Formats: sequence, C-alpha cells, structure tokens
Amino acid sequence: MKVSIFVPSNITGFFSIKEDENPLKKGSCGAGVLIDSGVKTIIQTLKKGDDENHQIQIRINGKKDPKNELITLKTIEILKPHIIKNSGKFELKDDLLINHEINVPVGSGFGTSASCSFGTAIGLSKIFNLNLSNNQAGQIAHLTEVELGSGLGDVLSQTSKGIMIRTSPGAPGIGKTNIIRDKNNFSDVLILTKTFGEIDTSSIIEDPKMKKNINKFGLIMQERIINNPTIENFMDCSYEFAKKTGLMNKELLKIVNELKKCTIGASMAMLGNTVFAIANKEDLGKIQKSDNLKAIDFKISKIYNDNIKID
Ligand SMILES: Nc1ncnc2c1ncn2[C@@H]1O[C@H](COP(=O)(O)OP(=O)(O)OP(=O)(O)O)[C@@H](O)[C@H]1O
Ligand SMILES: CC(C)(CO)[C@@H](O)C(=O)[O-]
Repeated sequence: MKVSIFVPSNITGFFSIKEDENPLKKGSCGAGVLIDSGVKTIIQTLKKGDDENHQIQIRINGKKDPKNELITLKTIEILKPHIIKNSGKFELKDDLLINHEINVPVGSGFGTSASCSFGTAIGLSKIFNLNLSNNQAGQIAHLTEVELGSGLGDVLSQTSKGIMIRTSPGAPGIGKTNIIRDKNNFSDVLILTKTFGEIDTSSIIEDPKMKKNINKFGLIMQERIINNPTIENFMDCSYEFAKKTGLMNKELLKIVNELKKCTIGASMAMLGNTVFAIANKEDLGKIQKSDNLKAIDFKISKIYNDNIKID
C-alpha cells in the first residue's frame, strides 16, 4: 500500500501565544500565508519475510537523518493509542517506509515540522484504517508540535487556504481562521523567500521575556488586521511586528527594507532567519534592477489556495 500527502508550508507574519492547560486549545493567533512549496510525505508498506521483525523506516528526502526524525517519531507515539483502540494492538505486518520530500529549508519559518507531522498522521490513519478526518489527524499533529515546542499555529493554518488570520487558537476543529479575500484569489501574486539560517522555535516561544514581547505586539497587529483584512495590511503588520519585537536582525532588516521599496510588502518569516515578500509579477524586474537585491537568489512560490492533497 502507498499513500502520498502534500501539506503546504505556512509562513507566519505575526502571532500571539495562547497558553492553555489543554494542549488542543493551546496555540497562537496571528496571520500567515500558505505557499505551493512544502512537504510531500510518502508512506508505503514494504513486504519482508513473515518471520522477520518489521520496522518503521524514516527518511528525509530519501536519506536517513536522525536529527529530523523526532517530529515523525513523536507523531507515531501520539497516534499509537488510536491504532490500538481501533485494532486491539499495534502490529506491523510489513516494514513501513515514511519519506518526507521537503522542498523548503527546515527550521527556518516554513512550518516544516507541522507539515511533516500532519502528513504522517493522515498517512498512517489510512495505512491502519483509522478513518481519521483531516481535523482529527491535524489534532495529532498539533499535539506533536505543542509537546515538542516546534510550533503553535501552523497545523491550524494548514487546514485553511491562501492568506489567513487565526482568529482563535488551537488544533484543527477547535481553533478558527478567516481567509483574507481577493477577487483573483491572489492568483497573480508571488511569494519571494530567502533563508539565511535556522531559528529553533522552542527557544523563542518558551522564553518568558520573548513571549511577553511577542504578545504585546502580536495583539496590536491582531486588532489591526481584523479591522482591515488586506494583503497590504498583512505585510505592514508583519513588518512592524518583526521590527518591534526585535526578532528581525539587522541583516534581514536591510534586505526587507529594500524589498519593501519594490513589492507589495516584505518582512521576516516567523520563526526563521528568512525574509519573505509578496510581489506582483512586474515587481521582479524592479528587484533585478536593485543593486542591493539583484544578487540574491530568491525562491519564488505561489500562494496555495487548495486543500491538503492526498493520493
Ligand atoms: N521532519 C522535520 N521537519 C521539520 N523540522 C524538524 C523535523 N524533524 C525535526 N525537526 C527539527 O524540529 C525543530 C523545529 O523545527 P521548527 O519548527 O523550528 O522548524 P519549522 O517547522 O520548519 O519552522 P517554524 O516552525 O519556525 O515555522 C528544528 O530544530 C528542526 O530541525
Ligand atoms: C510559533 C510559530 C510562529 C513558529 O513557527 C508558528 O507555529 C505559529 O504561527 O504559531
């Protein structure tokens, strides 16, 4: 059996942290954009001799990568009781190969930990005939993120589309999102990204001083975007949040300030040393003419306005 799940990357522009004793209700509000790059998780059963003990093999882009197996292993751990409840035991009749094809930088603000966990939960639900809905699988992924400190609102965002505002926190089926509308569904805008390094999400969202600062400015931007839900205001709020929280370093700020001159808006992807900008196609020519930008090899993506793809 083989199942493939594509979960888009979520780039959060600004956020505020919502603590709750119930991890399904813990999460973040804020706003972000889904892009057509992300993670395709492929899970397949591999026949081996009946007398051999079966195992789960995890790969990142086809390679063994112990540093980045934690997200998948934690997802399986959280899913296991559901499998046992459904079939009386957790038994592998064949080897399971879980391969995450990741086409964005890991640990750099693209929500890849959420994409990997969400794809694993959906895929294993099918392999073990759990018949989980996407929201139920998303709750498994959300619990994984919250337990590992690798994210708060990415999974909820990934159940939405395009550019979305997280209006209430929590796992899918509990948290709520509103989509920022555009007459063309933003089909004619592009997302430019460039990563200069990782930020360990947990080191930021679990730091009391950082949390206080994030919530101070995240709540101000939340009110602003709800009062004026436009693509331009999303980028303006993201920029002001990244600057006022002190999360954006001088290197990123210099590039972002240049990008702002020739695009709809630019800021820092939360949480990674990554710049992101939303641009019209004709803005690419202006970037190529900018002495400070023309040498930067931006990755160009489109806004993702579809559901998670399951084949
Ligand atoms: N399969 C995986 N995908 C992404 N991150 C992983 C994975 N496995 C382990 N990690 C590690 O988990 C930590 C959390 O990743 P992190 O959440 O910071 O990255 P991200 O999800 O890509 O970005 P962000 O959550 O900031 O948007 C990182 O140190 C990363 O290397
Ligand atoms: C906390 C966070 C910014 C880390 O990527 C993200 O999980 C989010 O938007 O909640």
